[in-house]
Amino acid sequence: MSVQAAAPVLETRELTIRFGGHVAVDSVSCAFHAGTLTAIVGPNGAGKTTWFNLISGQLRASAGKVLLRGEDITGLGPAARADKGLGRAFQLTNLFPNLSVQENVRLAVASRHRIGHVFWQTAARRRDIAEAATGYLAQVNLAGRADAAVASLSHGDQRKLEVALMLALEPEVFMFDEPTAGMSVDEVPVILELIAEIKRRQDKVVLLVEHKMDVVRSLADRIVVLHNGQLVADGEPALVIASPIVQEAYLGATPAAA
Ligand SMILES: Nc1ncnc2c1ncn2[C@@H]1O[C@H](COP(=O)(O)OP(=O)(O)OP(=O)(O)O)[C@@H](O)[C@H]1O
Repeated sequence: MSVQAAAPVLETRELTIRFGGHVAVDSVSCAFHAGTLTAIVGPNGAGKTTWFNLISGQLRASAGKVLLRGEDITGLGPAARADKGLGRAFQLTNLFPNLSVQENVRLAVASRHRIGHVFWQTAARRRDIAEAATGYLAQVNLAGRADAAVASLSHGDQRKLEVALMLALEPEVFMFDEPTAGMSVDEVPVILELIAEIKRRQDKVVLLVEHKMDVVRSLADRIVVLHNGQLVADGEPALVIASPIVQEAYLGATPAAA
């Protein structure tokens, strides 16, 4: 493998954020390569979501760096980072609640391809965008709700829409923060299969914050453990799960095979 092929897609270097006196993410250095799915685990309050927010630009670091394909993106805001290929699940606040599900996905498709208002007007373009949006909705099993207003969706359907929007942006890095939280049992496999499919394509970085250890075991190539804001374990899943630090951190907090 050439040096270039082995270069990480995404890297955090001594990434740190302090809230007052509290160090929520404490000098975390970690590199991620294309074709890998890394699960990020740790007890409540360990700093997982905060680390995600530092990577996606929702929060600004107190110290340290975020690099995407070697470029220092630490100074960029979330929209500029998304343009460069960082895919963070949209939160509802990023959506247009009065537009339909399908319209929101069409906007994401258009923004990905930088298609402005004028080009939207041509019928062929509109049809292409609509077809792409329908495809993304089908992938998350949400085609049946295409015409519903976003505001009327159930919590589980909102989560599926967030994933569809991330797919529509075709990012290099997929960041899933507890993607199945709040979903009903029958909805969960659709999303997990989708994440497995993205992993199988072998050309993306997938980061997954997940509490359910059975999900972690089935999907992850690698597990990174955060504890009190620090990276305390990193490696092959079986070894990390067996490590004393994980056994201790999860003891009583997460069932062994939830
Ligand atoms: N905006 C903020 N202001 C102050 N403290 C914050 C802020 N955001 C996060 N924290 C604190 O940072 C720590 C890490 O929180 P974070 O949500 O990242 O943990 P987590 O590992 O994602 O936890 P969970 O698994 O419960 O989601 C917590 O102590 C939290 O209270």
